[in-house]
Amino acid sequence: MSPNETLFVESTSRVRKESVVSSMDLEIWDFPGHLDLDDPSFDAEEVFSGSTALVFVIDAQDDYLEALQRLYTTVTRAHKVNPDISFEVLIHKVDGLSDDHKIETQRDIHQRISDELADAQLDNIHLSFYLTSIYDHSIYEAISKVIQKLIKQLATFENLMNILCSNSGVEKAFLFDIMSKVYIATDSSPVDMQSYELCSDMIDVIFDVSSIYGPAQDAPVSPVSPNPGNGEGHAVIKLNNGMVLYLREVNSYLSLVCLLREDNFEKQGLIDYNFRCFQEGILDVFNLRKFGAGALKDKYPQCNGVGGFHAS
Ligand SMILES: Nc1nc2c(ncn2[C@@H]2O[C@H](COP(=O)(O)OP(=O)(O)OP(=O)(O)O)[C@@H](O)[C@H]2O)c(=O)[nH]1
Repeated sequence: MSPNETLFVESTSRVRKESVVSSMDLEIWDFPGHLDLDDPSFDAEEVFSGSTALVFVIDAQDDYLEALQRLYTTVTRAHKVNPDISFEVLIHKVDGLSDDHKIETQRDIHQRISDELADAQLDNIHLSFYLTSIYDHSIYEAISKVIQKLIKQLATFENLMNILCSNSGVEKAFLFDIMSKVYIATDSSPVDMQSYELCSDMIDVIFDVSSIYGPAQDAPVSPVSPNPGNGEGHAVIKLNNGMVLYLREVNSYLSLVCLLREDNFEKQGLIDYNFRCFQEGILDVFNLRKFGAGALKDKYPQCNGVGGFHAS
């Protein structure tokens, strides 16, 4: 959805549950802003006990004192029911604020909510804060980080990506869930916003070109291959600064997007070979997650199912 289209999204009047078709099994519950947690019809046990993350959105262009009160009530209620839930606070619509004002707003919100929690001796509750806007990539970046916290195998993915990058001359790589443009993993070098935006924009370019000129598809699947899901789809964009963007389909939902120097891309055969090893490792981890350790016992007799699997 483009930012302009959000103008026509209807206001949330009741709790809406949506299952997300993607590489992960996600169910998102959207709550109306005016929801009264003290209403007897609100079943906190049902809502919070099975949840893994609570995302609270604060409108940074509005007076946020009332929102902070709601945040406090929501967080304390949820924590009481489910102490394992992670709390993610999006300080949203920051495009209307200057850089200094953004930092000041985040500091102020952080300080006020931390003080309230400390007064109630609940300073063991940890909240993460993100400055977001739909007018740049910050919203995707924030949601990516929220999703990554839910992935138990994140360290394995990161490890596989580090091995791929260091053996293929890749500067930065992101494993994207293509439909949502959320990246579920990256290598451990720091994420700079510019590389992330380039890689993320590549998904849009390929998606747009493919949806206009590619074969007709009725299901939401990978746009980069005529046989989506067979892991063969790829695309290359050479940039005018001597860098190359290389996209490879991992499966129907996931694609790897790499940023590397043009000189290093001369060894494309090596990169493709390394990519296939990487792809196999990633798919093995997904199978392990879905079908348990038994799914890999034949292939990797040393696999013990709980972190004992080394895909490299
Ligand atoms: N400037 C700016 N506007 C945004 C952003 N995100 C959403 N909007 C606009 O905000 C409007 C809807 O916002 P809100 O009324 O705050 O939405 P909400 O509070 O989630 O609405 P409910 O569904 O009623 O809870 C739409 O017109 C969007 O275009 C953003 O990052 N920046």
